[in-house]
Amino acid sequence: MWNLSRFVASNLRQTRRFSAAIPGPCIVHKRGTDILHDPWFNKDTGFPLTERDRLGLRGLLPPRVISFEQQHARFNIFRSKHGRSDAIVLLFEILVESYRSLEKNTSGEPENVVSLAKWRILNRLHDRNETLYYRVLIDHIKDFAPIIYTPTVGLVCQNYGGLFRRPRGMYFSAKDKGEMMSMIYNWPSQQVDMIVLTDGSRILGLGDLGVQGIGIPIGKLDMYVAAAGINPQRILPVMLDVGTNNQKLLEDHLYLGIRQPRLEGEEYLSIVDEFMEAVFTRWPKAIVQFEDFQMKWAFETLQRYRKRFCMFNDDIQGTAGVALAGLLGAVRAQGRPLNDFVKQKIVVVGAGSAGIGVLSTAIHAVSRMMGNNETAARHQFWLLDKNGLITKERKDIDPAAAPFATSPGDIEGLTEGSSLVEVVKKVKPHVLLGLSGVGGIFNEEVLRAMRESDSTRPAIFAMSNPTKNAECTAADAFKYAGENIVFASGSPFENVDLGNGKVGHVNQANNMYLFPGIGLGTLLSGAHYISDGMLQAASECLASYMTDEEVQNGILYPSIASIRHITTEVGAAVVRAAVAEELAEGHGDVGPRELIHMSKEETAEYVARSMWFPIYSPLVHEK
Ligand SMILES: NC(=O)C1=CN([C@@H]2O[C@H](COP(=O)(O)OP(=O)(O)OC[C@H]3O[C@@H](n4cnc5c(N)ncnc54)[C@H](O)[C@@H]3O)[C@@H](O)[C@H]2O)C=CC1
Ligand SMILES: CC(=O)C(=O)O
Ligand SMILES: [Mg+2]
Repeated sequence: MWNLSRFVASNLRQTRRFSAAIPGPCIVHKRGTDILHDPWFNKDTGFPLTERDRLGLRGLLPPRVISFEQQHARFNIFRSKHGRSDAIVLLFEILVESYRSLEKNTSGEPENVVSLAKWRILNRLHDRNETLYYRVLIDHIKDFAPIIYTPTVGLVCQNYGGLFRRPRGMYFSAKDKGEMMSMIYNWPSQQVDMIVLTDGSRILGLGDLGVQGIGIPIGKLDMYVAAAGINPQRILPVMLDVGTNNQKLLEDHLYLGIRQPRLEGEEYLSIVDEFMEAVFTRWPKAIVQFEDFQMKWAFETLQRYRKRFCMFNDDIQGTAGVALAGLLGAVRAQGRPLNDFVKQKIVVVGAGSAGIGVLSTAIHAVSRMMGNNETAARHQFWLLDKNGLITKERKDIDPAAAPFATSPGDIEGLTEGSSLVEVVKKVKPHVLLGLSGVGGIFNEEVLRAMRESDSTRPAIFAMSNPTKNAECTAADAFKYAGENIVFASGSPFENVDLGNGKVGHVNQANNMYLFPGIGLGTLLSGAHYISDGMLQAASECLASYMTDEEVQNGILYPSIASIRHITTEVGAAVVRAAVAEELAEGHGDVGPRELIHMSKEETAEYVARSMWFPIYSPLVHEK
């Protein structure tokens, strides 16, 4: 049986890297079992003898301290036996008594059950030893992102009551009004860099999950650690529990949130205001990412706080940047110059925070290319919601959607409320992009209609999460819309075997390619707010990341295995944009003057150097 602690030692990089984002060696004030039970400090049997002596650990651990060399050799033998890509097997054999027992226990079980079992194993590791957890996550991000992030994180939120063991993050509820300024000091970490905040009102495409939505900030921040190298002691997932309108949860006696309908209007805003004031009083340099708020509050809070605090809304702004990069990739995939973006006809399905965010960013980009002609740019886009095509004739039109409504008579035969299939047949779009949250609405008829697209290589983006909420599966897209399409989904699908050795490439169009770099770049620039220019730089960086050859093979986004590299590049682009706009105030020892003098390469090196990497820091001063 492979031993966990050996894996710990073997898997630790021996070169110590300290970043601008973290202080020097961490010195712990706890002793004995308190350290072993603290996942921030626990090293399992990796504690050297000096630390065992001075921290009261002698006798509390098996006597052998595992040396790096021994472990590294063992690890390599193990790896060559299983192959690196088989990371799930590897981890399970290492972390639990036997992967086979997991397989046996779950054989014939639905995929959900197996995914949750995997999540539990990872979560247990997290609760025991964070350093090892993040190392495992970084080394095997491709295998584990679908467990800690979409799609499994959605299941975790849905089953949160039953899965809850130890709290992660902080909870501020409507009942804490007037208390938040003191509550924020209950968080044990002196410094917090990155906060992800939700009110649980629109969790992925799963709707209002109330307090159970905390899984999303946790998953997003795990990605921050893995992709952006934010020190896990400086992250804070937050749930703002203002009630829930989910009747099932309100009636569930095991529900862990406050049992009341959601606060509305000024009452709601006063809670968010109080939270923001408390956070920025204690940590003036923190960045707050708003995540999975229902549309009305997503837009309202973005407008309310954007210039006052360092914050952004990932669903509106992060998603828009990722989608724009994909849309530009889709132009290149047709073998056309980027300027041809202005000629692309794009149908967006879903007029929520994500859909509107994408639309408005894409229209701005087209408008810039057309010499700032926003009116003309709008003619290339069609927007649908649950009531079909949105036209200027729509009664009670949502103010957020109004600027994007189609003029009546724009295309013959299309009227207010035209169905998706009608729109696709008449418009013959180059791109069909779904952010509706409704699984399967790109059905066979809709996908077959995309065969008549005016594009030589139509693009289908089924961006809703989690997997069962995707507008179509990858297999259906290639089957019905044709093998020549470019395909992207919000949650991962396997590449599609098209026969004859051909493969339909599946891209993951997910804001995970941008939010870590936006957060990290903003942090290191020291900008006090996140400008449009910084967001645009992030998107352009992602768009230009892929080579022509890759794009022509239908590959629009990098593999998630290289997420740390792409995040470095995005982070550097954000820093440089902040510098160019004179927003950069610097971070730690690196002031604005130094940032100004950094070349593009030097900025990327600085960003890479600033990333935290999981190693065991000394817990006692050298004598
Ligand atoms: N891939 C990614 O990076 C991201 C994906 N998303 C996903 O996008 C989805 C939507 O998110 P939000 O815009 O925040 O939600 P939202 O609730 O604000 O908006 C949903 C929109 O879809 C429309 N809709 C509902 N049923 C429809 C139907 N049958 N046909 C056409 N439109 C329909 C609604 O009218 C509404 O306009 C979620 O599933 C979410 O997970 C969101 C952000 C990022
Ligand atoms: C990916 C994401 O942010 C969402 O589905 O809401
Ligand atoms: Mg989201």
